[in-house]
Amino acid sequence: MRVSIIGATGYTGEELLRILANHPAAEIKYLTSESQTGAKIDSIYPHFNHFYDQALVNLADLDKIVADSDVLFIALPHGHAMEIGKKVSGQGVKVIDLGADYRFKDTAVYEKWYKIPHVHPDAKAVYGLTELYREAVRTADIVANPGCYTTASILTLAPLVKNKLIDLTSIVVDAKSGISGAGRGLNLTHHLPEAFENVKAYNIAGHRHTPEIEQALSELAGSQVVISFTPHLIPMSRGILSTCYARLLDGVTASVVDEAFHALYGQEYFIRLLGRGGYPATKNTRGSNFCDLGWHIDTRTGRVIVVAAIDNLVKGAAGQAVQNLNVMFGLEERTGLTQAPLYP
Ligand SMILES: NC(=O)C1=CN([C@@H]2O[C@H](COP(=O)(O)OP(=O)(O)OC[C@H]3O[C@@H](n4cnc5c(N)ncnc54)[C@H](OP(=O)(O)O)[C@@H]3O)[C@@H](O)[C@H]2O)C=CC1
Ligand SMILES: CC(=O)N[C@@H](CCC(=O)OP(=O)(O)O)C(=O)O
Repeated sequence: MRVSIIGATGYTGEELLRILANHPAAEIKYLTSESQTGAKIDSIYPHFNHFYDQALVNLADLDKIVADSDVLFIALPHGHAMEIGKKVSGQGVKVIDLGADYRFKDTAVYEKWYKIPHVHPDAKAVYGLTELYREAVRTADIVANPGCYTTASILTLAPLVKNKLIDLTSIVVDAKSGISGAGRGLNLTHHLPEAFENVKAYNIAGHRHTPEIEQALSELAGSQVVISFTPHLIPMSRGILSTCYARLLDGVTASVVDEAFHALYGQEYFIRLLGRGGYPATKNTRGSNFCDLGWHIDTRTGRVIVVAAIDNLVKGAAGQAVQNLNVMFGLEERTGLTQAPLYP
């Protein structure tokens, strides 16, 4: 399977390369960069010495890239993938976009939250949260890989929403992300003296992942779900911990909650159920495609509290993208994704 990565110099592009180095069916054809065209990838990322030494091409070569690839991963800031997706549409190449351009069924929602016009509104993209949309991913030409906060938060709440166990107006998502979640570009917020020994909430009541989480939960619930979502930046390079709160409906017992998690995820390799009372930790998922889930019932307040841990660059981005690649090409879903987490 001939694979090209558009935007190979960013953190998710790099992470795709790291994972695909252990993928027996993937042949890397082209890697792109607009700012470092011509440089070799192992000069930008020396940890790839002995693994990759391709020179980077750029988007001026798109026709050649498409002709020589079976699948394009697009790992660019939002706004660019839809231009590329539109250009390559109908040319027989599959697209897996790691950004936000194809994530919304209603492009008006995208335009409202991302504040740019959508140029490919008629695309038939499938939302690639693999465990929930696997059957649609199988035959998709364009997969919209979910965001990192959204992957952790939707997986956390899906069993409760799907089985109508919680008050849909009571959902609160409190999530923390390592700094690689913001990409490799430099800015003051992510500068070491600003971020180190600091924890900070941001974009309260306005983060662009809010409508993405609401879209998936509303589909599962069969009615409109509105959530409160607060993201935080914490001083580590990788990892997301998402802690989700909701009021249990009257009569819902702890064992009904347990059953909902086991029924939805009991057979899912990449979802590790730590059970009722479990405490997921980012370090246990670091470098892996696992999502660890633990849930707690607070009988005093009537709330259920569910915690998820993922690696934002793996299950939150490149790992899930490779999981989707495997599903789209009929490969065993774990191919290339079986490395144990990196610890400590
Ligand atoms: N980081 C994360 O944890 C996650 C990120 N995502 C999403 O994945 C996508 C990539 O993120 P990430 O890898 O972190 O980002 P980075 O900022 O690390 O990398 C961005 C990439 O895009 C390229 N690029 C930047 N500006 C342009 C432009 N104007 N035109 C063409 N190429 C450009 C850069 O290449 P160059 O400058 O060399 O041309 C680089 O390869 C984003 O949409 C992001 O939101 C999704 C889930 C998690
Ligand atoms: C720490 C940090 O800055 N995180 C990013 C989310 C990363 C991500 O998942 O972005 P996409 O939706 O584009 O895929 C943010 O808050 O915007």
